[in-house]
Amino acid sequence: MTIHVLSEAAVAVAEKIKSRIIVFLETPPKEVESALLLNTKLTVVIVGPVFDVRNRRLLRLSIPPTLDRESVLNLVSAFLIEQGLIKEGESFVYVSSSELGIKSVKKNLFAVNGFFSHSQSVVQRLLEIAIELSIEGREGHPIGTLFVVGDVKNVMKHSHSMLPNPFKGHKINVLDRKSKEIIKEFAQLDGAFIVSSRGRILAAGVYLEVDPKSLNLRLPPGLGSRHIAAAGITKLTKATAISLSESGTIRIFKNGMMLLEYNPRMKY
Ligand SMILES: Nc1ncnc2c1ncn2[C@@H]1O[C@H](COP(=O)(O)OP(=O)(O)OP(=O)(O)O)[C@@H](O)[C@H]1O
Repeated sequence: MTIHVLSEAAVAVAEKIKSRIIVFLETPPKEVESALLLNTKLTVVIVGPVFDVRNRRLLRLSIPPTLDRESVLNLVSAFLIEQGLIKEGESFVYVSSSELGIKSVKKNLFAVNGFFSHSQSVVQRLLEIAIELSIEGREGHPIGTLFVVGDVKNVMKHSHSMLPNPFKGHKINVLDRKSKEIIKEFAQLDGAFIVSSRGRILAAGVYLEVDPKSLNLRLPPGLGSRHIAAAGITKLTKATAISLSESGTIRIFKNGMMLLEYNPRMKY
């Protein structure tokens, strides 16, 4: 029942702050959705398991559900900017079953056009783990790591193991919530995780053989060898790479380009 009351209040708040956008942080009951859509001035965004932006008045966005509230709202902001629904400095109203709030949009993370529609569940899951690792670190220390997802055969051709593979013979999948602690533990190793497109971790402690000179990568200045390897492997293969820098910044690369840059440790 609360969500009914809160969504009615959300309309009043949206009018007051001259916003057209109401974001549900969880899927509302159908009747709440329909009632809001009767108001033709509003655009409704639902954060849930599905991605669908064909209906421009009711957009569905899938982002990792267990992220902290700040990160969810930052990713929603990036999505609204990417969709051309909101500009920096404007605000939207958000509702969950227990709260109602206003988020003013700052350009606090970088996402290229199409990022949200293309990031499938394995990449999303690793983004979620990277965000947790960025915020929590490991045993009190910040850590960096690198995940390479998909096109495993080709990725292997451009890499070698730096240590005996701890995942050999184990069926550990990143989509399985129980795997998170294991991933976090092995994230402390040097090198990259190799993950299949279905989410199975095939190896950790892998060195990527990438020669940046021959690849003509266009990257922001100042990135070190982990990030050059991440971008480079995605240019050499069809893989996606998710890097976490010791500074806490998460980056996602595909086709040698950076698709997303976000530091959940920074308060904007
Ligand atoms: N080619 C590579 N393949 C796999 N892992 C790599 C590669 N190059 C670097 N790394 C990993 O990245 C770690 C950090 O390296 P470096 O400091 O040069 O990178 P960086 O991009 O500046 O990362 P950070 O921002 O976290 O410092 C290394 O200790 C190693 O574990």
